[in-house]
Amino acid sequence: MASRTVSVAVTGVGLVGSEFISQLLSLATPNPFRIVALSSSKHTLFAPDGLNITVNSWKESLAQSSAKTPQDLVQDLSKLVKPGQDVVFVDNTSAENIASLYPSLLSAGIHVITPNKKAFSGDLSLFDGILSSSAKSGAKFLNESTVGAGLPVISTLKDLVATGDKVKKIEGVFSGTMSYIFNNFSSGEEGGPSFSSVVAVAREKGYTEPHPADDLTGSDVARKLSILARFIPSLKEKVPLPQGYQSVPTTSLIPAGLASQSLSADDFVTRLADYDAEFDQKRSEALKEGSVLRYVGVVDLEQGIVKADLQKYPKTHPFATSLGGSDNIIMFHTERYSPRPLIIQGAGAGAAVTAMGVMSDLLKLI
Ligand SMILES: NC(=O)C1=CN([C@@H]2O[C@H](COP(=O)(O)OP(=O)(O)OC[C@H]3O[C@@H](n4cnc5c(N)ncnc54)[C@H](OP(=O)(O)O)[C@@H]3O)[C@@H](O)[C@H]2O)C=CC1
Ligand SMILES: N[C@@H](CC=O)C(=O)O
Ligand code: NA
Repeated sequence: MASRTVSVAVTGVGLVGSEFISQLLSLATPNPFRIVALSSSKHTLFAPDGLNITVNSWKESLAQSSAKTPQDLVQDLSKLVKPGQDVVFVDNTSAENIASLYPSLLSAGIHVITPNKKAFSGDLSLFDGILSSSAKSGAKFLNESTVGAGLPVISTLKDLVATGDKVKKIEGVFSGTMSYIFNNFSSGEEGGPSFSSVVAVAREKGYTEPHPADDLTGSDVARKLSILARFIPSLKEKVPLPQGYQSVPTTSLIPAGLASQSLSADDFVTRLADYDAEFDQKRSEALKEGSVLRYVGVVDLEQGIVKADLQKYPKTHPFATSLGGSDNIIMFHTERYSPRPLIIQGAGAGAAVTAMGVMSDLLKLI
């Protein structure tokens, strides 16, 4: 594909989307990509021969543009697919309605790259639709940033499976938000910041989902576990996940008093402060046992278990001693990597590292 034209359409220009556009426009020249479309939920810029934008000008240009439905955009992009001309749709939203377009995009020969977990962790029929339309048209989908942000988690798993290794268990800390929260809230020392204050900082740092409740319910971790599970072919017989993340037993951290309320993200974080004492108590109980709290996930093929849970770990455990910031740690126990697992660790959330994962997927296409 080296001498081909690669047209890129970017949908979703929030934290990750904006950073992705900056990284794309800052590639060394000659830049192999041209951006043909940019869209938010209200505005769309489209130019089949490439948009005339810079890192400093695209926001204003987009704000002045009119709306286009995602379906119309798919039609416009389909017309650009020709021999020697690749088209890539980059979904930087967390929207279900955009995720549901992937089968039509792939059927039209448009590659899909995304950090959006929705299509890969929901109903199995959408995931199967993605696999079959990609197989039929030859268009690729890449979703490295859906697990561990830019960390090479999906690519490592695919390599293990493709080379014939047998995955026995994957376990670790899969949420940058939960990692940040508990690294700071439950550090193993007496006292410490309030739970609601560390949640607020995780949100300010861009680690949370657009609504932080999606992190605190554990759904974000459950989604990542179902994504990993779906890339292990032998798991389907062991642990069927027909509804994806909703089939994963998951411990929610949302206080009972807030669970039934549908609050805006701002109100949710404000109201969380009413429940700080409940979290203080959990922290003290762990500390009395010489432990810290960590939110972990596991896909265990031998035991047939997939679950996301808040657990206590001794202060000497690697989950207590080696994690900082938004670090994820993912341990692959396999036939080859045994008894010591293959371990991947590093920042697992934030715009820069997530956009890097999306960008590296794009570079893999060429
Ligand atoms: N932040 C992180 O650390 C990580 C994020 N991710 C994933 O990356 C994705 C983006 O996250 P993030 O950038 O933090 O979220 P943001 O909320 O900052 O950005 C999402 C953007 O999507 C836009 N959007 C929503 N619905 C639509 C739609 N139907 N059509 C077009 N645009 C739409 C929203 O803008 P508007 O409504 O104004 O149009 C918003 O700007 C999510 O799927 C998230 O799970 C993955 C790994 C790590
Ligand atoms: N909200 C998520 C973002 C990355 O997937 C997290 O905290 O891990
Ligand atoms: Na990743």
